[in-house]
This record gives sequence, C-alpha cells and structure tokens, in this order.
Amino acid sequence: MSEPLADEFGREVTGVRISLTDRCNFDCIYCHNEGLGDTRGPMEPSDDEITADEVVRFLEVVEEFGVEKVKFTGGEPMLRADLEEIIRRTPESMEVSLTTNGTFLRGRAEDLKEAGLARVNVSQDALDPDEFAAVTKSGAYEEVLDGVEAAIEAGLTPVKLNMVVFEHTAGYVEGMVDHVAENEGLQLQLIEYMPELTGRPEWNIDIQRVHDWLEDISDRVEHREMHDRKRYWVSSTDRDTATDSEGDDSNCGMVEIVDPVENPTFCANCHRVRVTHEGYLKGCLNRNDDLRSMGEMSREEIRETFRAVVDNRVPYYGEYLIEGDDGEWELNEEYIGA
Ligand SMILES: Nc1nc2c(ncn2[C@@H]2O[C@H](COP(=O)(O)OP(=O)(O)OP(=O)(O)O)[C@@H](O)[C@H]2O)c(=O)[nH]1
Ligand SMILES: C[S@@+](CC[C@H](N)C(=O)[O-])C[C@H]1O[C@@H](n2cnc3c(N)ncnc32)[C@H](O)[C@@H]1O
Ligand code: SF4
Ligand code: SF4
Repeated sequence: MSEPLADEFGREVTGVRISLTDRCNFDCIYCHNEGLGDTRGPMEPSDDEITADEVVRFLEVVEEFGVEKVKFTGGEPMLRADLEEIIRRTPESMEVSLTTNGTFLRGRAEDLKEAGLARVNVSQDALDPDEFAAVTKSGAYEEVLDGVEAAIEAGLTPVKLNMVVFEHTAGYVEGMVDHVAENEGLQLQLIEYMPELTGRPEWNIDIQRVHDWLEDISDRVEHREMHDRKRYWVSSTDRDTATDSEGDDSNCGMVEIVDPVENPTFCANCHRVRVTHEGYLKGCLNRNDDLRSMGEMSREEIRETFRAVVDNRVPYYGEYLIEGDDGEWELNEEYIGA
C-alpha cells in the first residue's frame, strides 16, 4: 500500500464517497442529491447504475493508494438490495459508513453490521411527524425513528442524525440538540443548507448564529481534522452542568456543524473523492465539470483515472470559486473544465 495521493494544495485523499443510486423513496425539498440534482423519477434501477463488481474493483484499487474510509450514500443507498454484498466485499482495511434516510434499517441493520458496516448517519430533520412530512414529502416518520433504534441495537454507533438547517427547520435545532444530549448512542450533525443546485437561496439561514448559540451552551469545543469542523459537547438535562475536570462526556451529546458554504477553511481540509451512481469519479460535491467515467475500465485504467481526478482537485471555495473585488464569489476561469 502506498502513501495517500495528494493534490496540488497538499490535500491527501484518504476517503471516498460512493453514491450507489440516484433513486429515492423520499422527495426532500432541499435535496442536492450529492451535487447531481433531482432524485425524483422511476424507482427501478437504470442500466447505468454502478454495479457491485464495479464498486468493489474501484475500492480494491484505491486501497492501494492508502484510502482508508468509504462512505456509501445516494439517493437512498438502502434501495440497493446488494448493499450488504457490497459491504461484505469491501476491503477489510477500510472503515465503512452509510448515510441513509433510515426507512429500511429495521430488518437490515444487523445484517449490515455483520457484513462489516461500522456506523450509520440517518437523516432526521424533525421530531414531529407533520414537520417531517413537510420537509421530506414522506409519511415514514415512525419507520425512521424505528430505524434509528434498530441501528443502535445493532451497534452501528454512534448513530449520527443529520439535520439540514434552513428556514423550515431552524426552529427545531434546539429540540434536536436536547434529543441527542438525552440519548446515548446518538450524535447530531447540523448541516448548513447548500443552496447551490436547489435553486432556493431564500431558504438560507446564517449558520454562524447556530455556532454562537452552541458556543454559549456547550461544555467543550473540539475541531475535527476533516474540514476543520467544530464539535460541541452539550450536557444533557441541565445545561449548566459542565463536564467534570477529567473530561467525562458520559452525560454529553456531541453536535457537529457541517458548514461548507463560502468556507475556504472547510475546503482546504477536504480529503475525499466522490463516485457518482453511474460510476463517474469527481473531486468535489459542488462540481460536475471534472467528471471522469471509470465504466468498463481495467484496474490500471482506474488507477490512472483516480490519479487524474486527484491531480485536478481544487478547494471549491478558495480556488475554484474565488472572492471577487466586490466581495461576491465568482468562477476562477483557470479551473473550468479541468
Ligand atoms: N460541500 C460539501 N458538503 C459536505 C461534505 N461532506 C459532507 N457534506 C454535507 O454533509 C452531508 C452529510 O454528510 P454525511 O455523509 O452524512 O456525513 P459525513 O460528512 O461523511 O460525516 P461523517 O459520517 O462524520 O464522516 C452531505 O450530504 C453534504 O450535504 C463535503 O466535503 N463538501
Ligand atoms: C443526498 S442524501 C443521501 C443519503 C440519504 N438519502 C439521506 O438522506 O441521508 C445525503 C445527505 O445530504 C444532505 N443534503 C441534501 N441536500 C442538501 C442541501 N441542499 N444542503 C445541505 N445538505 C443536504 C441530506 O440531509 C443528507 O443528510
Ligand atoms: S432522503 Fe436523501 S436522497 Fe432522498 S430526497 Fe431526502 S436527502 Fe435526498
Ligand atoms: S472542495 Fe469544498 S465544496 Fe468541494 S467537496 Fe470538498 S469541502 Fe465540499
């Protein structure tokens, strides 16, 4: 195994995110579908969907380049009946995680664990069935709660709840923070709403307000290496009770903020290459001008393609999107069509 490949900005690629499908049983009003737009459409797999063999071959190749983590996502990755098979065939050296809407976890969580899944992130934007339905256009609230419980029971922990913070959910952040602080096995990721690709910039809220509030109520703040994300540790029941001097977190919930938008520091610490549901490699969630197909490729061709994608990676905010003289973000022509 060689050292991880690094791009010209010194960002080593140590992880990959693979979208296993663009199909979904939900229709979340905010969905970016990993940068590719709509998830609405037929629920049957198309002929172009990446196969289990292609996923496994890619993972075996990038393992040689020191990639140590894989995240499976979508669309809804649990619509893939062969998800357990894919995880079982993933190289043992890799930490495998999954991001799902949680609907199908009950009944499969144990098999996923047994196949080698380490942990799971479940999207849950509300603690109320009506609000949940308004955002996801789905009535599967109870299934999702049950799925989270099934994941905890199966030991797919910590289970991270993903909540997109935007106009429709901002009022529920405090309730969700309480919820994870009171439930062992749960953590919370508050995801800044990304207006790119959804066409609704007016739903944006200022994520700094959430940082400021968490700063006030938390016992402790950490920086995660990945994206330099901030993690706040918040006490349960009585928020005035600070962590004890030994740093015992047993009564604390962890809340992480994922805030990529217009954040060059976030992009400067980005270590992942992505694979689309049709088997294209891409260096950045927000870019689709650097797509490279690995279709029917041989292992050597995949190696070359992976090297090329890494070589062409640029921090989206900071190099690809640069701040103009007027303070607005504009495209850096140097990187278009790279
Ligand atoms: N722009 C951008 N958004 C990201 C990135 N990583 C995560 N996000 C956003 O956060 C969402 C949730 O990500 P997840 O896949 O659940 O979690 P994760 O970021 O991989 O975090 P871990 O599971 O803790 O490693 C993604 O779908 C994106 O909306 C990134 O590198 N760039
Ligand atoms: C595209 S979904 C795919 C996996 C799975 N279907 C799910 O919902 O967890 C992955 C994550 O992207 C987040 N997401 C989708 N659109 C977003 C947007 N416009 N801004 C920020 N996060 C978004 C979702 O909340 C979810 O946690
Ligand atoms: S469940 Fe995930 S993929 Fe499906 S619409 Fe919602 S965010 Fe998008
Ligand atoms: S470069 Fe920035 S926007 Fe692109 S995937 Fe990495 S963190 Fe996200």
